[in-house]
Amino acid sequence: MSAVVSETGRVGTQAAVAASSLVKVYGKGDTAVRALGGVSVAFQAGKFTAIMGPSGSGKSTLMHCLAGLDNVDGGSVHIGGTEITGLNDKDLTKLRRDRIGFVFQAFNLLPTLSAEANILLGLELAGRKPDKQWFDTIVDVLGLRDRLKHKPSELSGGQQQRVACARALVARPDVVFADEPTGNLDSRSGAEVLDFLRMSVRKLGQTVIMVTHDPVAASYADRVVLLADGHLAGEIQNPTADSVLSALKHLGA
Ligand SMILES: Nc1ncnc2c1ncn2[C@@H]1O[C@H](COP(=O)(O)OP(=O)(O)OP(=O)(O)O)[C@@H](O)[C@H]1O
Repeated sequence: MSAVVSETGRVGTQAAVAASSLVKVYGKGDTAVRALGGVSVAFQAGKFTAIMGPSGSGKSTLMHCLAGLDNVDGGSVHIGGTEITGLNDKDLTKLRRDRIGFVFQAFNLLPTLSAEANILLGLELAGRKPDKQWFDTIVDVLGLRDRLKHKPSELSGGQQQRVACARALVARPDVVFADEPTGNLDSRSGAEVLDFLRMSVRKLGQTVIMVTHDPVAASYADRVVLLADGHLAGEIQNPTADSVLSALKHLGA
């Protein structure tokens, strides 16, 4: 694999995350649901990819399997060159902590901690020291400098999600998984978060994979991967809200 060097000099193999023939089945016997029916897909380092598809098409399942949050029933997942399928719980927890950032729809911040403590908690639990310059970069880019001492309840939804973005990026993960990151935000706050995710890719060399229902949110990505019925159903490079909408209509979403 050839190396990709970002503007910040971050070097990675081309596929930050790759799934091969991924199968996930929920339940057993007559009630079994084949949520992923053999999905092979690679996510290039230094790119922003959106996963889209009709309700029930397997988006969340794919993200959970890619991030090692759920076991798979067949196939494999590699993150940054490490096969995560087959790792024991301890190694998987460590890999998630060290190499993956998460942004969830519901922010998931600890209410008793300040914004700064929330951002740094993961590193602290891992016994790692923050890189001060990197911390300052993301705090300033996210416009959180004057909010660092505030508790989540003292922040707007958009500010809370920006704290969650900073928390996801502070350890410079191999990949950030964002699950409907704008689902609880008004359109202006959502646009700010999406702008930041895109900027973290373009300027800071990060890799972001986002599940979304929203064609406008998907249009911030470099590429959209489409799922239908647990299978890959196509992809769109340099998507626009219109091209995504028409692809989804084609899939019957
Ligand atoms: N824990 C579970 N137990 C049983 N079936 C499940 C479970 N989680 C998901 N499924 C089923 O697997 C299929 C894929 O679900 P998944 O949540 O991945 O789809 P999705 O594309 O993310 O849907 P949505 O857009 O509605 O969030 C669906 O048929 C769903 O009902």
